[in-house]
Parts: sequence; structure tokens; C-alpha cells
Amino acid sequence: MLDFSATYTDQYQLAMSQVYFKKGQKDHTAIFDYYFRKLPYNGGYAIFAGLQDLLKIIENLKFNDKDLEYLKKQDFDDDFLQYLKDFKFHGNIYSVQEGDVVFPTRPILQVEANIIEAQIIETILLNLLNFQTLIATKASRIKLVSGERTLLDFGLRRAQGPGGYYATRAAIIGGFNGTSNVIAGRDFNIPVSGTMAHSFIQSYDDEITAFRDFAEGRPKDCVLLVDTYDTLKSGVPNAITVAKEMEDRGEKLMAIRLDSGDLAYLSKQSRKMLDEAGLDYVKIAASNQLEENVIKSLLEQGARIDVFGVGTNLVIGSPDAALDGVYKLAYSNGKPRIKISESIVKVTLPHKKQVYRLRDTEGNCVGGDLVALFEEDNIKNMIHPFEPYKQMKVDGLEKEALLKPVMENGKNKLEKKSLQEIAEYSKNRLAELSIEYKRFNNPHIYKVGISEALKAERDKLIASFKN
Ligand SMILES: Nc1ncnc2c1ncn2[C@@H]1O[C@H](COP(=O)(O)OP(=O)(O)OP(=O)(O)O)[C@@H](O)[C@H]1O
Ligand SMILES: O=P(O)(O)OC[C@H]1O[C@H](OP(=O)(O)OP(=O)(O)O)[C@H](O)[C@@H]1O
Ligand SMILES: O=C(O)c1cccnc1
Repeated sequence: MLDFSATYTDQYQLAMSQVYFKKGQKDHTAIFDYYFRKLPYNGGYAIFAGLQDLLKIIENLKFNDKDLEYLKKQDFDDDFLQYLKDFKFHGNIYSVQEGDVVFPTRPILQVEANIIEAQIIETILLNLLNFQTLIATKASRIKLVSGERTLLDFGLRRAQGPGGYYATRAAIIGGFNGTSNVIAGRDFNIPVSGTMAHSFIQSYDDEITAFRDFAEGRPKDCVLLVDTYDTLKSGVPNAITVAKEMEDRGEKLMAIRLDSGDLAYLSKQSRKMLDEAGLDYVKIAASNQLEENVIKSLLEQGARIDVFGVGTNLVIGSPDAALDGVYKLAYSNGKPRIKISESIVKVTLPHKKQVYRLRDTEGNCVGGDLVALFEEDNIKNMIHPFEPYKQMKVDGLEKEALLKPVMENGKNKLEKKSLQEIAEYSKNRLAELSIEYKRFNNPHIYKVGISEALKAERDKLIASFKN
């Protein structure tokens, strides 16, 4: 894992914290909600990712000597710096499980801690969760159109700097099978694989010698890049020759890779040539600015591609640059808190809350999540948070509580899961959603509503400030 200190934060967190400290408010308990307002890619769902990393980092977050020296130069006071010297997160965190499908405007995670600790972790929390959730969602869309074909992440070189490290992790949660990213493979136990670059072939005087040497060097997982000079006239015929030579040595060429031109046409022609040479086991990989719409189109055209290598568009979350996840105060110093806005969608929900996934008596998702006060019971109705005439009866429905304690008094309580287990969980949760929520154009809108009691609390607070 990358090394983080508690200065991985925005200056205003420290400025506010010094005031809380000086004014005797440092032990006031605060509750913050993490949620986003708009689904990325105009899609029908998002995949929550980044939780495991976040908790590991928060558990060990502290200000080291270098941080404190620097903050002293930034005009923070000695007594506050002394407090920061012993900083540790002691709070509670309640969260949806990593990999679950999540929807706008309802809490995905809640932090309950003293106000300084809750404030200092805000930036790293948003930084990690927004990015991984965006990329896991992108990966999941690519997976939806690719079926059982193999998906490899090739994005590290095109990522937003070191963000590529976590993009790879998120891609696996969203359904990718492996990566070219060696450090992410090492740290997250992800299968690492790769092919060859154009430079390797260019560095030889002829393509076939390059192929021969590579096959000799990597006999077990040899993939030959066939488009450097002419895919069908040179690359594929030379790959076939080398594959036959490998057979003579008792080896098997694993795949060829197409990286330019009309990938549908070239894959069909290459498949035919390989099959006619008796090489039906040699797979075809493709890359070049792939994303879910291109892959969908390629498959509709009958492309014979077994492996998609996806780089840029996956790791930068194209075309959306960011998830708009926010961290909003819901409760502090014994009182519910609200942020009022001209735009009703930006009004926050006060109090500690619980979120329930609604299911019928057979356990099937009915397409709705309910947000209620934490201790509420016997909830009969769900109301649209901003359009109160939209209501739904929920009293006959099963309610699965989604926010589970994952950190208690600063201790990470998250059940240990491998990335593959998180990905499997994500796959199963996504499978519970019907296809209408997964289509790319005008997907069905998943219902998110609030209980009558929560609405009453919110409206009471709005009225008190309006007066
Ligand atoms: N049959 C196809 N249907 C839809 N999209 C395709 C098809 N074949 C390739 N593409 C996509 O079209 C884009 C073509 O990119 P580009 O214009 O750079 O062409 P290119 O063949 O890669 O050129 P270059 O040789 O410069 O790399 C890529 O995103 C690629 O994935
Ligand atoms: O298109 P992306 O989805 O981002 O996939 C990654 C791309 O990165 C490599 O190209 P690059 O030109 O960097 O190196 P190369 O010379 O090895 O092809 C690879 O050949 C892919 O085309
Ligand atoms: O292994 C590959 O083929 C690869 C790795 C990174 C980027 N593009 C391709």
C-alpha cells in the first residue's frame, strides 16, 4: 500500500480543527454521511469500492515529525500541534459492503467520531472512495458487455499519475480478470500478465526473428503482437509459422494481439487463418482505445476476440472525470444538522441513519433503498426525498440493513476478504438488479426514498432555519 500521513488532507480541515480545539469543542461527537448525487456515465447503478484501503489507512493515520514541523511553519499553534502529535482516529464507521451496488443521494458510509477526527479524514475518504467507485463502475459496464471473455487492465501508463495503482484494484472489483500493472498485482494479489510492445518488434530487422526470440523467452504465456507492419500479410502469417515451430518443441502459442485497424474484420480474418493452420487453440486479444460501447459494437459485428486489453478509457473513468461523492454533516454536539440549499437536491439529511435494501417476501430486490432514522422500526412508507407526492408502501417488504459497523473506536472490524471475494460479491449483488437498471441508454431509475420520520425531522429543521 502507498504510504499516507494525516497531512493527506485539505488545509481547511486543519484550520477548522484548530478552532474546535481552542474553543473546547474537540470532544463533540459528529456524524458525517458519504454519498454521491449523480450516477456516473448516465448509468443506472454504481459499484462501491475503496473501503478496505480506506480503513487500513485510517487505522494507522498519524502526523509524523516532518508533518508537524511543516504545520508549525504554516502558523498552526503549539498547543494544537501537540494535540496533533497524538492524533489517532478513535471513531466508528458504518458502511455498505465493498462491491455492493449503490445509488445516489443515500448514505453509503457514515462516520461517527469527535469532530476533529471526523473532519481530518474527510479528504482522504473522498479521494479514495470517489475514485475507486468511479473506476469499479466503469469496469463493471465493460464487464456487462464482454460476457465471459477475459478482461485485462492495460491502463497504468495512461492513468492520472499514481491513481493507476488503485484503478487496477477497482477494475478487478468491477469484473476484470487481470492486469499489466505489476505493483498492483504484488500488493493486491491480482493475476498479472502481458504481451509485447511494438518496440520489441521494431528493434529487430525482421518481424519473424522478433517473434521467434520472444517465443523462446516466454514459451508458457507467449502472445505475439501482429500489427507492427501488416496484420494479415505479415503479422498473422509469421505468428502461424512461429506457433508451428513451438508445436514442434511441445509448446503452444497462447495468443496473438491486434492493436489497430478494424478489430472486427481483422479478428475474423485472423481466426480463419489460425483455424485453417490447425491453431484453433490460439486466442485472439485486442486493444486500442477500447471501452464498453466499442466492445459492444465489436461483438455485435461478430468479432472473434477472446481477450480485451483496456487501458485509457478504463483507468481515467472516461468520459466522466470524477464521481461527485460528498461528505456532509448530519449531527454534532447532540443536535441534528442540516445544510439548506436553493436546490432541493442539495439539502442534506440530518441525524444518524440506516439504509435498507427492500426485498419482497421471496428475497427479490424490488428496486428500492430506504433511508431511515437509525433506531426507527416498523416503517410503513417510503417518500421520494425531493418529490414528496411520490410514495411507496414498504411495510410488507423485507428490509436488509446495509450500513454495518466496519470500524469501532478506531479499530478496523472489516471481515478480511480477498479482492476476488469482493469481486464475486459485487457480481452477485449486481445480478440481483434486473436488466432495466443496467442498460446504457435511459436506464430504469432505482428508487431511493426516506421514511416519514426522517422527512419530518428534515422538514422541521428546514422550517426552523427559514424562520
Ligand atoms: N470494427 C470496429 N467497430 C467499431 N470500432 C472499432 C472497430 N475497430 C476498431 N475500432 C475502434 O476504433 C478506434 C480506431 O482508432 P484509430 O482511429 O486510432 O485507428 P487505428 O487503426 O488504431 O490507427 P493507428 O494505426 O493510428 O493506431 C479505436 O477506438 C478502436 O478500438
Ligand atoms: O489504448 P488503451 O486502451 O489505452 O490500451 C493500452 C494501449 O497501450 C499500448 O500502446 P502504446 O502505444 O502505449 O505502446 P505500444 O508501443 O506497446 O503499443 C497498447 O498497445 C495499447 O494500445
Ligand atoms: O501487455 C500488454 O500488451 C500491454 C501492457 C500495457 C499496455 N498495453 C499493452
